[in-house]
Amino acid sequence: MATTQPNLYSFSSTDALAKELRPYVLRCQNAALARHDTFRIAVSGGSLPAVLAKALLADSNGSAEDTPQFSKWQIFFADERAVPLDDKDSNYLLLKEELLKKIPAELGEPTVYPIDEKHVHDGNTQELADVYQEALMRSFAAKDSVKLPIFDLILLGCGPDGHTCSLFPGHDLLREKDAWVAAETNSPKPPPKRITLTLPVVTSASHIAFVATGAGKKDILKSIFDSEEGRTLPSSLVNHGAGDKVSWFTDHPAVEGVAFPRRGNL
Ligand SMILES: O=C1O[C@H](COP(=O)(O)O)[C@@H](O)[C@H](O)[C@H]1O
Repeated sequence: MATTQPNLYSFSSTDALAKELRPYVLRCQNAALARHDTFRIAVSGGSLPAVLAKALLADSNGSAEDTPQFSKWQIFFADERAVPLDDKDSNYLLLKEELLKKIPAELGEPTVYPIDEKHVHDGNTQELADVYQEALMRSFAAKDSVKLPIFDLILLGCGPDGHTCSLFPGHDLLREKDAWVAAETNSPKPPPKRITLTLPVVTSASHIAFVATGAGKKDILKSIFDSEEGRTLPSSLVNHGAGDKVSWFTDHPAVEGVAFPRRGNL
């Protein structure tokens, strides 16, 4: 359990949010490149890819610090639906349409780690999760030599029920301590079969950012930040496990009525 608090930022619009998300992500990139010459990031689906694209595809101010070095990015998925990669429900397809295919050639091409479709077709979601975990192990070192992979940055969404990744409220998966990637076969939100990073992997990341916008999120954000009952929600567990490594990028409608103190500056 972390002893520090998450950072809650709120902006007047999605455009204003994206403007601040960009230097945040690029600071994470630059620190990671200085540490190990690669930037390992996990991204979510839902509303996140569009905001991320708005942030990263904006014009650079020309400095090295403000330039995405995509050829050094390794992009994993915080969660993925067990569907083919060209299915409308695929988080990979969403990221591709919103961001990947719009990256100008001069910024380089990231290495992207989609799920192995073979195990979508054979319906074996556990195998799908295991194979994805092996891909993580190849990048971060074998599971028996490091306890947990440490992503440089994990970008998350928060559903109106407080779920994040494909970790849903009250589910046994929230207690997973060992696996890096787990299978969800009965998701309350369609599609039912998914894979997800586990909570220990999420909270071990160097930086974790949630993006949550719109009035549809205000009740759950109030619960997460202001109420005792909200403490067991998956998104709250990330806050409590990772403390000030967590930054929430919200817009004003999403935090209307939330008492938890906002931070003015990043
Ligand atoms: O099903 C999912 O939902 C969450 C939240 O989505 P949002 O549209 O409310 O931002 C998302 O983070 C996750 O990746 C996705 O699979």
